[in-house]
Amino acid sequence: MEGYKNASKHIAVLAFPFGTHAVPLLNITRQLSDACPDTMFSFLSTQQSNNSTFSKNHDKIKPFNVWDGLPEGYSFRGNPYEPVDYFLKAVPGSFIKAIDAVVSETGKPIDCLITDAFYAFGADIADELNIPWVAVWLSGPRALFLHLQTDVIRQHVGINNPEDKPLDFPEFSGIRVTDLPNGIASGDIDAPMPALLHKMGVSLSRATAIVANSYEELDSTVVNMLKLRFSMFLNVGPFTLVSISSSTVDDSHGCLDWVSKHEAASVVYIGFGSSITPPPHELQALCEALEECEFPFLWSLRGNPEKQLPQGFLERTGSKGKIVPWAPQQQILEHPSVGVFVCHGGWNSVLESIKGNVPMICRPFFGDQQLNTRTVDVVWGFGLGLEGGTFTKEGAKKALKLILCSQEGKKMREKIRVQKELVGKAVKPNGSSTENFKTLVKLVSNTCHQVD
Ligand SMILES: O=c1ccn([C@@H]2O[C@H](COP(=O)(O)OP(=O)(O)O[C@H]3O[C@H](CO)[C@@H](O)[C@H](O)[C@H]3O)[C@@H](O)[C@H]2O)c(=O)[nH]1
Repeated sequence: MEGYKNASKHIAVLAFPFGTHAVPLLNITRQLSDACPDTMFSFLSTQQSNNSTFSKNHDKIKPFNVWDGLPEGYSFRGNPYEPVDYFLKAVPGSFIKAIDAVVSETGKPIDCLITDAFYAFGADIADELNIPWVAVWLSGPRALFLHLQTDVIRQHVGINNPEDKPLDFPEFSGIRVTDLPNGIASGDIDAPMPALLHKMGVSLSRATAIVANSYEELDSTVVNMLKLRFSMFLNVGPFTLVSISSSTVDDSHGCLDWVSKHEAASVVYIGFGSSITPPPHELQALCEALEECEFPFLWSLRGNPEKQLPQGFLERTGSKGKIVPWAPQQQILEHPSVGVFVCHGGWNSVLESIKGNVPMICRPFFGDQQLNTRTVDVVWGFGLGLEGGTFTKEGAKKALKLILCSQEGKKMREKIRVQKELVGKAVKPNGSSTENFKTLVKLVSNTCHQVD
């Protein structure tokens, strides 16, 4: 790590260690590291997150572990929110302590703070250190805008109001109150995660810059509204597009070979992100739909498929389907044989679908997923939500056939192809994401004071 030790500027990056947050944040950090000579990056996340995120060493980026907040002897009891709540109880103290440790180990003060945008406390830490704060938003611009409007929305629609209606923002035509990310106007708004997001909405205007994992052309009206609210709002994404090279693809289960054996736009790819498995009755419904439709399918499914899927399903569909615990999703979606992506509407999945030119069927679970699903369906028109919002055999069959076999499906493919071209342009030299990235590099380079 000679590059790390010898650099004169020092940037601390604070990651949110759950869901798919640390990976794209590390991707943008790598890009910055490549573009900023003489700068070292200390990447702070939990040990578990760092272990899974840092697959290879980077000369100028060093991982540091921050306390996960778990009580001694804690064992996971099946509630996925529990570790998040413990972690959030420990911040910002855990991060402040870790930053102090990094500074004393390296002997170099921090020149600039980059954090997941979730961390409103980044503003206070940066003020205290008298350095700039760059907040990185890892979902779509719409979700960010709505979090900024939380208080206004609560005043207009109340909290946990059972009446559903269209949102009161003209730019959000087609989006209903029920599509709002959880915690804005529904659920336990005082729970740690909604409270964190509320604080974020209030504090983000203190950031020197907001950096987003999207591209300007995808949702330009909303992007323009965000530009008016912040002194610097930079779409520099998709982060994953720019930094993953084919040499880093892990295809130990032979997914790409398998996909290659099928006709163009014929394969159903199924994957629900980094942490979700649909409930058993929905898995059953999806399996029945796959069996009856007989489309070839590739499924990234965590856990033991024998235990989770209906009896005999694996044997009966062995010639048609392949089930793996992890798949190189980005590369699969870019394969011409893939015709539809059955997913949960996670933001990275939306971006990867666009890049791959593959229409989506979304079954959202939490956070921004319902908003993304509705936007993909009724605003952008290159995917579908399910009838009733969950998997039923008939609903899944209808959606699969519509996308793979109908004119309407062809139109969706055409709409997503337009976006694929736009995102391709955005990351080319002189493209919007590239130009915004240059602005970010300038900001980071100029604001870091030289340490002799
Ligand atoms: O077998 C697999 C499964 C997943 N992935 C990757 O994992 C990521 C999944 O990301 P995303 O689609 O965003 O889903 P989550 O992991 O669920 O992401 C969390 O973080 C996102 C960004 O804030 C939010 O949009 C989601 O709602 C939230 O659940 C993608 O890059 C996939 O390519 C693989 O490569 N192989």
